[in-house]
Amino acid sequence: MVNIFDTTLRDGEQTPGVSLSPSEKLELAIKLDELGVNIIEAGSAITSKGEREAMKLVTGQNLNAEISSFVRALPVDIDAALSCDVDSVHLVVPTSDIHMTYKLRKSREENLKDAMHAVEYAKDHGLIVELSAEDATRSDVEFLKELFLKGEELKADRICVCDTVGILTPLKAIDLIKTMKNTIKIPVSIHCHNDFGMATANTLSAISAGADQCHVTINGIGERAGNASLEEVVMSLKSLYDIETGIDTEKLHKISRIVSKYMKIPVPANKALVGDNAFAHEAGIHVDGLMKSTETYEPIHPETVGNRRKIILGKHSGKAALKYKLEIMNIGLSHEEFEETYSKIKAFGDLGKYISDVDLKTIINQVRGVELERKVILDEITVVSGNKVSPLASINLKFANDCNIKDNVREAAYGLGPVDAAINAVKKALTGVADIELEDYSVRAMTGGTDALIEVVVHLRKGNEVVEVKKAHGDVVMASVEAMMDGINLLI
Ligand SMILES: CC(=O)SCCNC(=O)CCNC(=O)[C@H](O)C(C)(C)COP(=O)(O)OP(=O)(O)OC[C@H]1O[C@@H](n2cnc3c(N)ncnc32)[C@H](O)[C@@H]1OP(=O)(O)O
Ligand SMILES: CC(=O)C(=O)O
Repeated sequence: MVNIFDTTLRDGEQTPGVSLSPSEKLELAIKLDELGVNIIEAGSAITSKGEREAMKLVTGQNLNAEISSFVRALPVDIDAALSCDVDSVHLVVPTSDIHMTYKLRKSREENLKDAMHAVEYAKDHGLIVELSAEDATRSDVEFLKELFLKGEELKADRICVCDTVGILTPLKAIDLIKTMKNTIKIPVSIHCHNDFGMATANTLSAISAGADQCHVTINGIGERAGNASLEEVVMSLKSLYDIETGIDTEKLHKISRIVSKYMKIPVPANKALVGDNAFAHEAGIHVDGLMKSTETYEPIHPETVGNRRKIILGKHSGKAALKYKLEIMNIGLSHEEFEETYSKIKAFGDLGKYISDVDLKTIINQVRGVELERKVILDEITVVSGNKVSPLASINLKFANDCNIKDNVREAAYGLGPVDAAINAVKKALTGVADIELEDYSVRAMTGGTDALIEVVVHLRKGNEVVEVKKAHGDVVMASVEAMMDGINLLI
């Protein structure tokens, strides 16, 4: 068993330009607790009034996880942490000559003395102390040992080796952790940064060498290139090392998206385990293999991390992929229709396009020579936005006669912005008509400039059925509403 020390709310929030409101911090702390992390580093209490307000909200929740504050080796920082009622302090002492000479402007002796004073002060005030060596991986190992041994004598509860600028390698991590494990008896933690893309590998090596705990963040966010990612470390431990962490892995995808939303940091499509492409397949040979057994091209089931498998049609698709798509969309084609649809997919693919579910339906209708049947039609939409009005959208939807629903629905809704208002109006108009949920929404400018072509991609769900639709338009509101309408027409 390895302990998970989550620092999304401290090192993660140190991502340049990121700042959480107290209520956002509280919500994320609750989600991290539900995920099953052992320790939540909720922030650095000394930072600001808002930070202390947020940390007090978190400690007031009586979560299962230990709540910690980052502190420098300074009584004023420890007092700030105490004022937030935290359980523990992550007491950080710079140990490299670079940091001591240039940043602290202290000798080793002075630094050691101040560090021990801080450990004593925190212990005297009833705190759990994790004594951390900042820039440990560029520090003199003998000095590190001296700091940790002295901390252990003063009843520090854990120590942490920080690879502050991410220069560790997996083999060096093993050496360093073994040395620390042979030196001290209290639990050893590892804190890795991703400057060379090795934070996860170094964390795993440290654990294989005996580290009892690791510092991680959701989506690997954090200073500069970030920290070791929680989902990568936890799933590698579970699947590749057979080591448990107590994390409820099925919640990983959801929390990844919540953190991304609150921190305003998009999750790259190719992000391991939780990225949109982590279980997406286009290449024909892969999809054929997957249809025969998912083990062929997936190391784990996507559901294990709350993600889902996606089969994408495009230039690299084979016929097995098309058959699969037709099956789940419940569409039967004659041999000739199938062959023509397949060659059109290849032709679209050669133009650099991927084929969404709506595109596939359009291609099939072309092949069959029929018009796309639309049961719900956007008759009218008006959106108002400005500096003195709350964004408001009014919408009129018309329903086809054979729908057995209504002829016409008129609704209005507010939103955070014009797109949000328009989508809220669509959702409101559909209430009681169809149980369709907007699962995912993303937008990107396809060209530059203020008149850029905007592409919106939505994932809509009705029960177990999920469709993906993309729509390009010069107007972001229209791209969003038309994507919604196309998806609704596929599902209704
Ligand atoms: C590797 C890491 O992630 S370290 C964590 C980084 N986190 C943060 O910086 C949290 C947010 N920080 C802040 O809000 C502010 O920097 C504060 C409130 C902590 C301090 O603000 P200021 O008092 O204005 O100091 P400033 O930020 O300019 O400089 C940092 C000071 O802390 C000292 N310091 C840095 N680390 C430590 C440490 N671990 N122990 C003791 N002192 C330290 C520096 O030497 C410097 O002291 P000096 O002003 O006497 O030269
Ligand atoms: C403590 C910390 O965040 C670091 O050394 O990177």
